Order: sequence, then structure tokens, then C-alpha cells
Amino acid sequence: MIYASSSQCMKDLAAVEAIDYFTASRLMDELQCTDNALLFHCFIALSFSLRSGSSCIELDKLANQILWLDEGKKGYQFADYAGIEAAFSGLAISETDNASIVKIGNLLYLRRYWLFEQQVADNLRQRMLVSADSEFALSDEQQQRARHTLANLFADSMDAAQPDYQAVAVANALNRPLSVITGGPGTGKTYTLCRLLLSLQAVLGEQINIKLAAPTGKAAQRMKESIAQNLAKLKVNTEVGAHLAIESMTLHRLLGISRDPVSPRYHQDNKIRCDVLVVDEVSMLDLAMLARLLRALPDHCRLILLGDAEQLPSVEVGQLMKDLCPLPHQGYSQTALQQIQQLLPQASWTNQLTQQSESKTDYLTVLDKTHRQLDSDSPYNISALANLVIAGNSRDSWALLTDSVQAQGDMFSSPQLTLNNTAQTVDDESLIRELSQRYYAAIAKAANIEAAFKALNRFRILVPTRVGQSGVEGLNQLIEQQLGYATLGKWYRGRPIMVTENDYTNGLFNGDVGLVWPAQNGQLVAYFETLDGIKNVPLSRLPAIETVYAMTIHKTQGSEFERVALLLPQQNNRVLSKELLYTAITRASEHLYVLADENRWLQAFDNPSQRYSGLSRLLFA
Ligand SMILES: Nc1ncnc2c1ncn2[C@@H]1O[C@H](COP(=O)(O)OP(=O)(O)OP(=O)(O)O)[C@@H](O)[C@H]1O
Repeated sequence: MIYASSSQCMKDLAAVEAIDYFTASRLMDELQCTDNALLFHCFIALSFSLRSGSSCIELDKLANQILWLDEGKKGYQFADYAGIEAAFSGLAISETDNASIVKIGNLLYLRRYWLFEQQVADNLRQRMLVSADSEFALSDEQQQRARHTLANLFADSMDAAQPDYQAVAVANALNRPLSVITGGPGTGKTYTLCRLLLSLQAVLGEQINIKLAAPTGKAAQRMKESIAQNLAKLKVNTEVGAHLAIESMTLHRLLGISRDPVSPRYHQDNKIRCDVLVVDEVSMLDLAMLARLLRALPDHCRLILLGDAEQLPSVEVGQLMKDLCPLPHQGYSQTALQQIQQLLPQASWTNQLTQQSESKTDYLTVLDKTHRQLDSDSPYNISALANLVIAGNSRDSWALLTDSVQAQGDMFSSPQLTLNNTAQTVDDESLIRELSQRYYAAIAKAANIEAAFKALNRFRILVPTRVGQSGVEGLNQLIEQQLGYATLGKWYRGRPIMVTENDYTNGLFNGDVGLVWPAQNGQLVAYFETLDGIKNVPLSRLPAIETVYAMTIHKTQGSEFERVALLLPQQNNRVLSKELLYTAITRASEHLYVLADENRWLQAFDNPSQRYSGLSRLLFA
């Protein structure tokens, strides 16, 4: 027995949880090696890293490390790599064995995740190959139609001095079973998608079955709204775009997942019926869900994935956008370039596109020019800050924030960015009180539920963590107090709530946001904005929920608010990273308030968010 109990283990090892202890103990029993402390701690590390979203661990990275050491905790010192290898030798844990773990070289997996990675990689590798005789290749006549459509859709950029990567993305995707389009907010992913779908209809026929999906209800709803807005602005000849379906749905619904995600309605023997599937917000998609999706996708279906590769990865295991989008993009193979040039013969810039012999990422297009009108007006804008942050430019990003204060003055009248440098000005609490009064008080005063949702979506306070005074829980209490709701009891008109577990009976999912509001008979119920409109659920039938004036940055993926206040905690926190800052910053469409001091801001850049995954090796090795 390495530890007398799970509590002894947690007493000795900082941040280790009971689940890690029990997973490691189960594996030790299964492999009948009960007294090998080194193996036990490798298994603890495996369970620990699964909880942080990695699909595997790299055993060589454990060598000679002291992990889980903290004040009052002993931690554990790992042996060198030779010692670790020796501990695993003789165990039947290869690909062909039946053990619950698999070791491939330096990578250690739970078999379940290894299988998911294999399935995903096999399917995607097939889709990455495009041969001249593939069923996706365009006939001469289809190419002719594609040229005509692209010339029409991208008429304005044919003579541009620089390549128009939106046009490249469309031309590049037309003959492929897999396309990935990545870019930050406002770079025109949806604008490009609309043109791609219209081009596919022009080439393949308007009757093609297109399905649109996203990992969460909120993301699916945003996708639908954004497509509708982009189509409304489309000024093209009506011979293209006469008809385009814009219904979007969650991946759960697409796959027919009810209670049990392990047995969805659609799978390898009952495939989804569609010719083109678009998935938006792929950074939120986890490995297991992608594996299920690919199993259920017919071979002839074109798969188009959209997302921001720089955003935080999914809450669950995987980092698919990062694995699929090695950045910066190295360029296209000669064959891919020929196809792009053939379909865009009038474009003056196609010879500027980078060629890379044997490119393995022809399926990828990176959009890097922001098209949000707001962004061009002032140097102190949200995209400029987001770009500096994701480039790891800690000091310049802080300088942009401090300069914006000097240049723009007043916190509430400046156009896009404001910093409350708590080292110099008002403390966080006073400002949070002021912001709450300014934005949240309007929710309960709204005339009806639609207006209340509008008021709620105007503003959100984002923080990295749940606990503590500057965590979600402390802030929600503070705001309820400030607004005078603390004495109203648990349920009051205008209380914003977030669902924290999947509830298949009511069709509510973890992360769905609603409002408590009186029904027609005056009784309080919970309303939710869903893809099918606003629906209500009696308070007694709600699943687990929490108040959501403030929410964690992780939970905001796939959402956007007009105004965001990003509050960084006083103490350095392990979860802070530049990806977390970037995700928070890019949730704001009009204005971002940053509440931090220099130390807190700079510290976030010292904690890179690291996940392990074997997928990119499988795809590109
Ligand atoms: N080439 C373009 N010319 C003019 N307007 C454009 C162009 N590309 C995008 N836009 C406009 O810029 C705005 C942002 O584009 P879009 O919604 O497609 O970005 P996005 O990358 O999907 O953003 P997000 O990730 O935030 O959803 C939209 O109003 C869109 O119509």
C-alpha cells in the first residue's frame, strides 16, 4: 500500500484529488503491481492530466520532476526517464493488449482516449488526402460554375494588392472532404462560410443537404444569427444564394444524443443524412465528441470546421483546433495552389500565396484580418489587445492598456478599452458595484422577458475562478447585495441563472443561461433562450443552477457580450494564462473593462496552458 488511504494521499500531494487516487489504485490492481510507488505516481499524473484536458501524458516530462509539492505537502520526486521506463517494462500495456492503459513510446494513455485519438486520426487523415480521381474532385463543368460564382462573390477583391484569404478559403474548400477555417473574432469566418455554402450550392446543386452545428446551444444560436446577418448583407446576383438553409443545432441534437452519450442515435451503422456538415466553435469540441461525430458522418459528406485556434481548448479532453491548425500556416502544396488559381483566374494576387512542397495542411486557411468596423477607429481597440496577448507580448499589451487610459481618460466614455489599474485608482469592489448598477439594474426593470434578455446580454463580468472574493461566488453575492436583491430570497424577478448539469428531460445543457421572470399568471418561472425561441421551465423542475452576473471565462466560450469586465484575482492563480486572457478579451464586441494591476496582468503570461495530446503526431508524422 503506497498510501494508507485517499485522504493520506491528498494530504501528501498538493492539488491531487480522490479521483486520481482511485484511478491509480484501480490501475495498480488491474496490473497487479500494488507496491510500485513510481508506477502509482505515474498513474496519478495520468489521471491528473486527464482532469486538465490532456488525452495522455508524456512520461519523459515527468523524469526527475518533483510534483504536487506545496506548503505543508510532501510532493513526489519522480525517478529519471530510464527508471520510469524500467517501471513499465514487462507490463502488458501495448496497443494490442487489453489493459485499461496503453503505452506508446513515451506516451501513456487511458485506452479509451487512445482509441478516440486513433479513430479521429484515421478518419481525418483520410479526409486530408485529395487525389485527382477522388469523388470530391470537380468536373470541368463544376469548375466553370465555381469560377463564375467566386468572381461574383469576391468581385471587390480580385484586383487587391494582397491575397484575399476569404476567397482562398472558399476556392480551397470546394474539392475537399475536410476544410478548416480559423481566425480570431471578426476575421470573417461566418462571412466566408456563407460564401462557401453558396459556392457549394452553385457547384453541387441547390438540393444538397447542408447541416450546421456547434458544441453548445449558445454557440449554435450565435452561428444562426451571424449567418442570417451576413446573408442579409450579401449583395450578390440572386442566381447564387436564392436559397440557403440556416437552421443550426447542437452536436448533441445532430447526433441524437439523449441521456447516454455512449449510444447516440447516429453512429457508424446509422449515419447522419447530409452532404455538407459545418461545425462552428470547434475549439470547444472535445475529443470524444469528435470521435462520435466522425463515426456518424457519411464518407461522401464534406466536413467544414470553423473556430479560433488561439482560444482556450474544450473543458473536456482534447485540444482539437490547436492540433488541426499548426500556426503559422506554412503554405499550400503545388496541387492546392493550382486548384486555387484555377478557380480564381481573375485574382491578381494568387502568385503571392506561399507554396510549401508536401504541405500536410492544405485543408487549412487562416484568416487574420479583422473586419469589425469598430476596430479600425482607434489604436486602443479590443483586437489590438487580443493580438498582443496571444503573441505573448505581456509588456506591450499592458502598455496598450495604460496608454489607453491616458489617451482616453474617463472610464465610461472611452470607446473600446478601459483599464482600472487597481494599484492606482478605484478598488475592484467599488468598480464592480458601479458597473452592476449601471448594467444589471436594468434587467429586472425591463418591460418583458425579451427586453430582460437583451439587458442581460449587454454586459458580463468575467473572472478566472469560482471561489474567493474575486471568484464567481463572491462577486455574485456582492452584486446581489449592491442591487438590493440579497434580502429577496433565492428566487427574484431578473435573477440570471446558469445551468450546471445536463438535463435531457427539460432539454437544458450545462452552460445554458436563463432568467427568472414572472409567467403570465405572475408566478416566477425560469426562461431560457433556445434555438427554438424562448421557453420556460417551472423553478421546481430546474436542474442544478447558479447565479450568473459573474461567470468563469471557461464558461463563456461560444458567447459574446457587448461589454465585458475582466477582473483578475489578487493572487497569482494556476489557471491564469494568455489563452484565458485572450478568450475573455475576445468575448467583448464593443467594450472591454480590465480590472487588474500590472503584476496580476503580467503573471498571466508566466503560466502557459499546456495540454498533452498525441493527435498532431498521428496526423502529421
Ligand atoms: N471581406 C469583408 N468585407 C466586408 N465586411 C466583412 C468582410 N468580412 C467580414 N465582414 C463583416 O465583419 C463582421 C465580422 O465578420 P464575421 O461575423 O464573419 O466574423 P467571425 O470571424 O465569424 O466572428 P466571430 O468569431 O466573432 O463570430 C461582419 O459584420 C461581417 O459581415
